[in-house]
Amino acid sequence: MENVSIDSLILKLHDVNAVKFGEYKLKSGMLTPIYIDLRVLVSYPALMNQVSSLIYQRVQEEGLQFDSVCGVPYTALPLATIICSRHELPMLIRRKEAKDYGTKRLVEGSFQDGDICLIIEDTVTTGSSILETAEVLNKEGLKVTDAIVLMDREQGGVDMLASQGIKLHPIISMFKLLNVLLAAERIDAQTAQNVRKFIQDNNTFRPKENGNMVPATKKPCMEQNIELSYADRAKLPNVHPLASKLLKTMEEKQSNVCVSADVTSSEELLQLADSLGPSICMLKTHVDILKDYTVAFSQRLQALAEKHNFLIFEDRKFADIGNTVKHQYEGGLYQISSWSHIVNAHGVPGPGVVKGLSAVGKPLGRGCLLIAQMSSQGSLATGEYTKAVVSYSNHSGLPSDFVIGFICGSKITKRPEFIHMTPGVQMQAGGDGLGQQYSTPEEVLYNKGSDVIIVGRGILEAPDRLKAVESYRKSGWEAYTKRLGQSGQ
Ligand SMILES: O=c1ccn([C@@H]2O[C@H](COP(=O)(O)O)[C@@H](O)[C@H]2O)c(=O)[nH]1
Repeated sequence: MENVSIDSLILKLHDVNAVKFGEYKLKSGMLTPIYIDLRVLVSYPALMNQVSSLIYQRVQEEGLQFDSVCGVPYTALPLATIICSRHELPMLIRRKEAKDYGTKRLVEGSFQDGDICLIIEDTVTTGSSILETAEVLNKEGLKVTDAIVLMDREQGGVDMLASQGIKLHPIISMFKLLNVLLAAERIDAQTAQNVRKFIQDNNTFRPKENGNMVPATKKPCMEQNIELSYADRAKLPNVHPLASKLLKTMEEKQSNVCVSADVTSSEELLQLADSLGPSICMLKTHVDILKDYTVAFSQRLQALAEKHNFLIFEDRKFADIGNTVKHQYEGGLYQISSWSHIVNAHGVPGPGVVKGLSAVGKPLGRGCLLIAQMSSQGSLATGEYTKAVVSYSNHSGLPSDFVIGFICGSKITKRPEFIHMTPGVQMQAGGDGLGQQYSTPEEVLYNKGSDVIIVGRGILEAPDRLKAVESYRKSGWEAYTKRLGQSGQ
């Protein structure tokens, strides 16, 4: 099987005019500034083979179990055929119309009642074509649990299908495609920005309370979302188990406070963890400012996290190439991956930093927050940079891999599976004279739509730390419930 990189495939797709910029009409009637036309693939056999290889590679990576494969007619049909023929997998063909003679079957091929069928699709916008195919297969007694798509336009298809019990595994996301074309100077920054804005403003899926889907009307992205409670978000099908645990904890403890335990002695940190533990959902460390770190300290901290039900977040801000961050995360003096549930990373090195960390953290069930914005004055993490960092989070197309959310000043993605965490929080807005800028819990959680407030000196420098953490907990919870109330939940 040839080794194909996603970046080179994107450039090849652009070469053969499978990616077009201009004004085009989608199946739904919506006008779009970008059109993905993978029907042309049939004229490029080498490309067909490469796409098929990538799809099969993804099937293997995900360890998908199925009895047969069905390509959504018509563009994905030849792709499914190549994959099934190469790997000797049983294939099914879904007819668009039943014949009016012979067997009149809508699904051709041999199968048993209850067999699992994997769907293959070329491009997804709303997910409706995959759903139609799944419904036909279901009527024939087949089950559909997973679908693989080459190109996800990131307009709600993943969420819509998840709401119907189908996990979609995209290979290329729209934001990834734009980044690659921009980096290769195939498109200019303005075109990329126009398309990003279109995609963000035109999400086609909004979950209803009863789980049915409703088409989203064209509204600014913050307005498009129905606000889900932490508890509801914890139950979403694609949510990372660690994000789910955090959301549940937040709901149970009625706390969206992460205390930033920026102290230099292990004993003081452990004492903080024990006393503030009942009021917080998470405790953030900077392990490298401790003057007396020992393995025993990390074990005692883990025990306190268990006792008081909070997560540990080591604010290490990894920012090197994938191979180096792997070592930094796993080894060295601190062996961070062994005790910290969550770490964070800058996007500066590119998506390799996530890949490197994930190689260590994913098997351990750990999670990562990407630093998309910073609270400090003059931060360069803004605009296009922030968007690029967000796009690293669904590198694999799904939010459930390893990245569980972002360090940011406000809600920067519509996906409710992601957690937005904001540092630079105090009861009074202002600054610290060294560039730190503070916003209030109300501003961050209610106006800016973030999920977790990270509070350091607002608690640590208070005369009574316990009283202070409780007042942050109460005002944070009030701001969150006010936000929920506004959205009609
Ligand atoms: O953008 C960022 C990212 C991280 N931090 C960290 O959060 C705490 C904030 O402490 P305060 O005492 O509440 O200012 C600190 O550990 C920073 O390293 C941040 O402030 N801004």
